[in-house]
Amino acid sequence: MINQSMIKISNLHKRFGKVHALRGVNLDIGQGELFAYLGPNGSGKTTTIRILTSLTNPTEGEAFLNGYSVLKQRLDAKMQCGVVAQHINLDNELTVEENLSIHGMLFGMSKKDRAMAIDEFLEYVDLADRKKTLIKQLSGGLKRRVMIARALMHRPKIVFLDEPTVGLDPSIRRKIWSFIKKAQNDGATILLTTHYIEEAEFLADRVAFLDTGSIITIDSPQNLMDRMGAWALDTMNNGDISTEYFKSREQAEASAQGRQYSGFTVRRVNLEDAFIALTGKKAIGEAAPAKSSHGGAHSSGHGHGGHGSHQKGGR
Ligand SMILES: Nc1ncnc2c1ncn2[C@@H]1O[C@H](COP(=O)(O)OP(=O)(O)OP(=O)(O)O)[C@@H](O)[C@H]1O
Repeated sequence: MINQSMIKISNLHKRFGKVHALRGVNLDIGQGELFAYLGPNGSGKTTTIRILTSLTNPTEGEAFLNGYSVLKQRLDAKMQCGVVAQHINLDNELTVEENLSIHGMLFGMSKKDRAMAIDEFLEYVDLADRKKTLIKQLSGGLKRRVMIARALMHRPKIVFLDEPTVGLDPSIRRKIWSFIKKAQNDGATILLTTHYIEEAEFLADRVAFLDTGSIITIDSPQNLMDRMGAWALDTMNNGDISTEYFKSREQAEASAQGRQYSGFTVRRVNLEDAFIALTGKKAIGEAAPAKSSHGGAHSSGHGHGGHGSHQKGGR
């Protein structure tokens, strides 16, 4: 049951010539939710965000932000949100403070409010000491943190994060996850697109799996993983990895016995397993069809570093 609807999308279609990028997307995201929009390259994640932030029009359908139509009440809709775009879009020749100040002006903040918000949000992203630094002197990870401060400083009700950690190393990525969680705890409704599936598993209350412009399923990460079974057995043979799913670790280990393979891993099921089972593709990188393997509850051919308890063996 959704509480107050903050992002509502009805029957959204987008065509770019012959490319039907969005094929009737419907979504309803409630106040305070952290919602992850997952899909392989080209599945339509950025196009959805661009429509929601009035950067492009849908071919068909409607969307509302906190009740404001993104087509008919553009300015009101825009004022509800903060956006961290996929590509770094700061002004390189200006300082951190100047970039944030211009943004505050666009959102009608007074000089005093801007100054206070800049200090508060630079503190928030651990960049208080970089206020006077030129953007061009910052690393990619620090630029992302400036973009997060900028997206939040006018205290938007809705925050769009389009692959906010793309290309960042794992320790910086985790830091950004903590900023995202904090924004949610402070009351924001967040739509996050990512193809780092563990990011969605860690952060999201609910996720939508998107494939070639259509939503395949929407559920909590835990429910999606529970559909698979609790444990996975990856077996390796001639460089191919096949995965089977089981209710218990004992069942997975028993299945590994007495079979021919070059190695195996027993691990906890993760969200990527559910994604691959539903789409036949990996969420990151090139879309690849699933391979079948023998036995087990479900199976698909893929390899990834799962998490949880691992047991390796071989013969
Ligand atoms: N301006 C455009 N002109 C033509 N085709 C476009 C345009 N923008 C997006 N597309 C196409 O629409 C489809 C969806 O693209 P989109 O960028 O929304 O996917 P995505 O899920 O965000 O991908 P990625 O994970 O690679 O960022 C793709 O086939 C893409 O090539």
